[in-house]
This record gives sequence, structure tokens and C-alpha cells, in this order.
Amino acid sequence: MPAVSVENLTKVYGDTVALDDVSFEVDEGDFVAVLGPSGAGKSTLLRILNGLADPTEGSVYIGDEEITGARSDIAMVFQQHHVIESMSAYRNALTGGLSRAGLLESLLAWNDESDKEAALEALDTVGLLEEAEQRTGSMSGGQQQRVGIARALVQQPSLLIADEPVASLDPKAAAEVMGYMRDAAKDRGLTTIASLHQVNIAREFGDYFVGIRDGEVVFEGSKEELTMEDVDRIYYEEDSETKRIET
Ligand SMILES: Nc1ncnc2c1ncn2[C@@H]1O[C@H](COP(=O)(O)OP(=O)(O)OP(=O)(O)O)[C@@H](O)[C@H]1O
Repeated sequence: MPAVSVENLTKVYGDTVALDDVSFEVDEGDFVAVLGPSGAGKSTLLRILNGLADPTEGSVYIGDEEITGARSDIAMVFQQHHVIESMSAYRNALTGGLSRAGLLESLLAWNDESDKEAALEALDTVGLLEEAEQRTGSMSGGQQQRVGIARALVQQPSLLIADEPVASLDPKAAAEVMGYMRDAAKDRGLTTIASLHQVNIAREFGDYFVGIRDGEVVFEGSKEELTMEDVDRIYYEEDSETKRIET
């Protein structure tokens, strides 16, 4: 059984069809890169996967369970780091445990020994154990994003979703953050779905690719199957057609 099944998802906002009958499956432990130009529908897809938005039509399943709202076993990493700058890396990582527990439990869970261990282990995974006590506000963007990944890991998710996780970083920091995220996911067998607009980064770190254009899946396949023609089709087809007409 696939880890994630996206079945005939359509999302309509007023006159805009953000997703149009999108279907694909994700194998357990795979690192999936969702590619597509601005406005293609990537964020809409990830928000539905995370239970933050409802589809107009269609369904998403984790294993055989349909997603019907936000779930504590789905963790999200955002483009902006979303760390609490006044707190240490360690305290930020610990808040991942709060996402897992309910509101009342969370007050108790704050002191949960297993969460403390998980927070340190997650910081170690993203190469920040020595910086555990450092205030995140004084960290670089790449380090802050690694703290965000650590926090997601402490949530002990069965699915990790990352929406443009390295879009605001320079290429070196972006590759470093992606490396930590991929290794953390692989170590834990954690299925990951990340939207990435940088094709080179996606190719370097992804196992499987879903290309979206105008709300439709226009490519689905492995790294070996993703050719430059496919990349053109995902990003530039309209431009090249325009060029052909013009010339
Ligand atoms: N809440 C909303 N209300 C109305 N229209 C929306 C809303 N969210 C997204 N859209 C529209 O749906 C389409 C897909 O948007 P989406 O943000 O999912 O694309 P994207 O691929 O993530 O783009 P980007 O990379 O620029 O974030 C766009 O036309 C967008 O304007």
C-alpha cells in the first residue's frame, strides 16, 4: 500500500481552479519533490495534504486513512523559518512535542523526558547539537531552517511536508539544509513531500518527482525519468509555444 495516495484532487477558489483532478501515489520513505512554476498549485496541494485546506473534490489518504483535517502525525516545514527567535534552538525543537500532544497534555509534555531526548537527538541530526542553547534569533537563515526541521522531527510524524523550505536561502545554505532534511528523513524512513522551485536542488535530493502546471500533473516519475524536456514542459511550455508563434 502506498504511504500517501492523492486521489482526483480538485480545489477551486472562486473562478480559479488551483488544482484540477490531481492524482499520484507516494511510496513509504520516499523523498518526493513537487515541481512547478509560480501559481501552479503547489502550496494548495501541500495545504490539503497537511489538512489545512479542504479539497473541493477528491481525497488524500495516509495509508488507508483519509485526511479530514490537521493531524499531529503530519509535520510541516515552511519557507519562512517560523522559529521563536527569543528561544533557544533546544526550546524551539521541544515545541515539536507540543504539536503532537493535546493542549492539556502539552503543558505536561513540556517536561517529558522522552521529548527532551528527542529534541537533542533531532538537533544532532541537523548538526546543531553544539548550538542547542543558542538563541535562534542570532542564527543564520539556514540554521533557523534546520531548527524548524528539528522541531518537525520531534513531532515524530509519519509524513513530513515542506513548502519551499529553501526558497529564501542562498544556494550553499539551501543545499546544506536539503542535505540535512534528506538524511534525517532517510535515517527515520520518513516519507517526505517538498515543493521546490529550484530544479537542480530537486534533482539532487529527490527520489520521485511530481510536476504541476496550471493545477494539473504534467509529469510523474523518478530522477532517471525526469528529462530536460519534462522540465521544460513543467516550467516553460507556454513560453516556448509563444516563441514558436512569434518566430
Ligand atoms: N486562498 C486563495 N484564494 C484565492 N485564490 C487562491 C488562494 N490560494 C491560492 N489561490 C490561487 O490558486 C492558484 C495556485 O496557487 P498556489 O499558491 O497553490 O500556487 P504555487 O504553485 O504554490 O505558487 P507559488 O510558488 O507562487 O507559491 C493561484 O492562481 C492562486 O492565485
